[in-house]
Amino acid sequence: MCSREQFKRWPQPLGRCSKLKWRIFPYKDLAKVTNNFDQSHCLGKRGFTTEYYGKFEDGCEITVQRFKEDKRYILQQFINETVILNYLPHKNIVSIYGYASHHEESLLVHEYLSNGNLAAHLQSEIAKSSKIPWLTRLDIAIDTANALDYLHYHGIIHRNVKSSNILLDANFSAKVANLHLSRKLPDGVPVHATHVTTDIIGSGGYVDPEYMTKGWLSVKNDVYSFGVVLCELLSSKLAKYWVLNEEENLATLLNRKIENQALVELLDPRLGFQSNLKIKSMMTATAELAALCMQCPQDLRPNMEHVLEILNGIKQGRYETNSIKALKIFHHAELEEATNNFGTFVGKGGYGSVYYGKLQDGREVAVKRFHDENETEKTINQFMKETEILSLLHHQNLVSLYGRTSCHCNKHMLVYEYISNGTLSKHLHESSCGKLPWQTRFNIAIETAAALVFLHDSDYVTHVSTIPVGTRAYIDPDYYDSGRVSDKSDVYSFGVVLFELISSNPPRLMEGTDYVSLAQFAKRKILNKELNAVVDPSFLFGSDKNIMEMITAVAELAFQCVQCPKELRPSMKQVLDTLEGIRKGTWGFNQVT
Ligand SMILES: Nc1ncnc2c1ncn2[C@@H]1O[C@H](COP(=O)(O)OP(=O)(O)OP(=O)(O)O)[C@@H](O)[C@H]1O
Repeated sequence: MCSREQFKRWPQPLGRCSKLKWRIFPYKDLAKVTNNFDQSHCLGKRGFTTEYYGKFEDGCEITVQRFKEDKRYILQQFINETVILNYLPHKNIVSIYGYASHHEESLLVHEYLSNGNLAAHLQSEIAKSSKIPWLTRLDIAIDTANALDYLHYHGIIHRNVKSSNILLDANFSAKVANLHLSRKLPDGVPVHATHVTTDIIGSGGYVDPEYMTKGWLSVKNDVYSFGVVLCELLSSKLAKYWVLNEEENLATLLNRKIENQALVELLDPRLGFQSNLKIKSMMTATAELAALCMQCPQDLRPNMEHVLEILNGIKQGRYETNSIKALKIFHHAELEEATNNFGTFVGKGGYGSVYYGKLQDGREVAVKRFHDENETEKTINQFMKETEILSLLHHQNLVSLYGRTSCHCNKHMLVYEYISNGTLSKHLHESSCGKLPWQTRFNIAIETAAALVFLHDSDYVTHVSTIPVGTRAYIDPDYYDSGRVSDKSDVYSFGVVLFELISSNPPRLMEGTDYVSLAQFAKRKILNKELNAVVDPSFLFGSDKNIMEMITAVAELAFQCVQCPKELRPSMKQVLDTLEGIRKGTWGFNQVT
């Protein structure tokens, strides 16, 4: 289970009554504030409870839920299992103040929210013309996802997520209500595990088909129901009013509409998507997310932390759910299992250690575990930002990021595609590896340049950094001195790699009794017209004229890449074009610009 430290990450309790602690209320007090549970205080009947409004003399408003006599065991179970929530309040979960017992009757007392429940708003919209605008709906979805993520983190499955259990305060902030049907997973049981149960609870139209038919209880049941709520927010139509033919459910209908490019038929036209492209993109991405949430089998669904991340991305204008969905949030236990308890060490970098692993679906992965000293708030925020960016970037020459661990977990890890042949550095500089032929080296140069051009063309890559990061011998001196990073800093580092490919020397080497950087060494030699001192001797003696011409042209290009000031360097696009030209033989030594 989680530590006290981790709780700090969650929002603090809000609301005027939050000072009230979970307690047993005298029945007579509740009778008094609800005017003896009279009709004028009745908020409504639902399932096996009736709700009443009450107001204490100090102005604190409450809702009292009276349970039918034969259902009081449900409340008792809830109190026993979930009472811990009282000590961990959340701004998007209706606060529970306490309960009362009177003869055979049981009552639950909780926070009152003046704007009622989401279902009532959506339903009344059909009759009236009032509507909740799209952006408010998106915020309601975010608030709800936030609450469910919190519950799941604490091992609690809500089991009855639906729009009538989402309450709205005066500002239309949403709070999840009616947790009395929730189930707390036993301590020590991983939150991502699935259990088989015969105790099926939920509301028609919202229940996960796998829970309903196979009894598979897991946090993914709530994810399914949340997908249904998203459909309701998009369409202003409650689940029970969707017209479905026999073999169809909401998920298949939604997928069919997305595939046939007929999604607009499901969207509420009053939300303004026809005249506002931004709203249309947001609603389309939200519909795609709803479809993801309702996938079967359960494993295919994102977890709530991931859903929340996607929704925040949609709100910020990043609509690419297709690429975001590729990023998975792994549980620590899952990675422990995949890496055989971090048993196969692959290598160590500046930020963490890398371990080999194999996921359940057979994919081989490299799991990078951050060093403890890097686990500061700032690096974690940076980590979150970078994973968001990386998840959007896909290129055949970029190592794919498959996912990361939850940000609630106190060990931060990144899960990458495993590259079986290790690093270029190993092949160039370790004696155990055979010598890489020139043509292979040249192809590696072109593929690396292609990846960098792709990165530099991407809008997601930012150029703000105060502390130079990287390995000293590869770092652009301009960047090192000024702290201002630019595309040209990568061009410099790439130039160093080109010199490594030509010379087989490491980025820092001994010259006499001193260490010098390969870039400085090679630049000096080329200026002195001693190119041969930079080229691997085996290429000098064993290569034909064509290869020597190529190597000479690449050396000239590398020279330009490591020039200072940075304005003298070519862009990565020019570097790639030049390399392509060298490959085709259309670039001679003098033609490199
Ligand atoms: N996706 C991967 N597949 C296979 N091996 C990998 C993978 N990623 C990293 N490694 C191995 O793990 C080592 C450490 O990698 P890591 O990315 O942490 O650091 P680095 O790239 O060496 O340095 P830095 O921290 O400066 O980026 C690498 O040198 C490499 O041998």
